Amino acid sequence: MRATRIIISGGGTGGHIFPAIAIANALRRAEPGCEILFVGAAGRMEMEKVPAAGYKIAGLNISGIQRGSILKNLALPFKLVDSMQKALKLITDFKPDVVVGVGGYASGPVLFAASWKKVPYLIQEQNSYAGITNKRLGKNAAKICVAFDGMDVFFPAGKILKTGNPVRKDVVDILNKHFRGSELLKLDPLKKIVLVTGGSLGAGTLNKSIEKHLQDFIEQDVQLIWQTGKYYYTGIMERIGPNFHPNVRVLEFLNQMDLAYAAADVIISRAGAGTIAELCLIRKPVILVPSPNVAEDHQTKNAMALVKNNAAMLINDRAAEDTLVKEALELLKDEARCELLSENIGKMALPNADELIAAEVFRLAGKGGV
Ligand SMILES: CC(=O)N[C@H]1[C@@H](OP(=O)(O)OP(=O)(O)OC[C@H]2O[C@@H](n3ccc(=O)[nH]c3=O)[C@H](O)[C@@H]2O)O[C@H](CO)[C@@H](O)[C@@H]1O
Repeated sequence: MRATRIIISGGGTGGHIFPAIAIANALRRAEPGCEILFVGAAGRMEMEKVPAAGYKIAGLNISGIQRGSILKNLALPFKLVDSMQKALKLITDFKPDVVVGVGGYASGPVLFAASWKKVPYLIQEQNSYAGITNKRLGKNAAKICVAFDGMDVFFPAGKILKTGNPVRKDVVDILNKHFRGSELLKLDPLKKIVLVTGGSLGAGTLNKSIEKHLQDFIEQDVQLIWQTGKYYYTGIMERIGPNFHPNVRVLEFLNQMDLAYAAADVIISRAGAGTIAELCLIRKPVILVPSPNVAEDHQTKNAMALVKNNAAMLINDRAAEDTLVKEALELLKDEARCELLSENIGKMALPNADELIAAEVFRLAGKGGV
């Protein structure tokens, strides 16, 4: 039988890239010989992360609207035409049975091209809010896999399938990794550890809040894994110095998120949809600080889904600088609360989203039995 051929398009941030990799991994597990091609935006994070995960990727010359730079935006229509042409050519040459779109710049032209060429396509929407491109593309999609209820306000109800957000299996496999994680990060496994993660790009508010109260961690002899994000790392290191204190480990990006999750006793995080899906599966006490700078305030909605089930704490972005570290250190001492939060967040997990989506892809390819 001919191997199934699938194009997966999208990227820009980890929130789009890692679900795409999780879907690809599930497709490979189900049909090891299937042919997968990623399509991303040249120069963006996917061009590095996708090959590192073992997949081929083609890049489109596409970007979003850039604030404060009229000159750069003048090129946008040309980039769009160029990307559409390249997307059409990729589909003609690769001959996919199905195209999957995970959102981000490259997703639009590729799904439009699939629609044009009458190739069935599936949209994976991570958030509780759908952007304008996905809404438009939803009309002709064969299936739309979502993680939240109530998505029929954006998409045709009959096409929606609630699968949850796909996560990479290795990232949430934290069993028996506490010691390995602590040691790899050069921390003492017997002392308390707080992990701070600002999502794939880092978060300015979290960084400011932590930097301002670093001394509190030292005074209480609590250790810190601090993921700053690429853009903030150099500035922070210049200010605090390279050997600030043995309790504090500063990293721009964590390539082995499982080990950081496993090492942590309490986690402080932005409320990106992918991170939330992972946090539900790893069952640790979490404080969420939703980003106020995202469309329709969707991170607050993501966070509230947990908070209203007493499955996570929430601190407002504006309050974080004053209260975040204090709350985290208090939570660390409150074992009963930590246990309750861990138990409740675990109940919100939607495991196997990757497998459900992969099964849907094969069904669309006419291979329902795989
Ligand atoms: C600012 C912004 O636009 N954020 C959006 C972006 O978030 P963002 O790109 O931060 O994505 P998520 O929070 O959904 O996921 C982050 C992913 O990166 C991984 N990771 C993170 C840090 C690290 O050091 N190492 C690492 O591997 C996490 O394990 C996770 O798999 O996409 C999400 C999903 O569409 C949205 O909900 C967010 O609102």
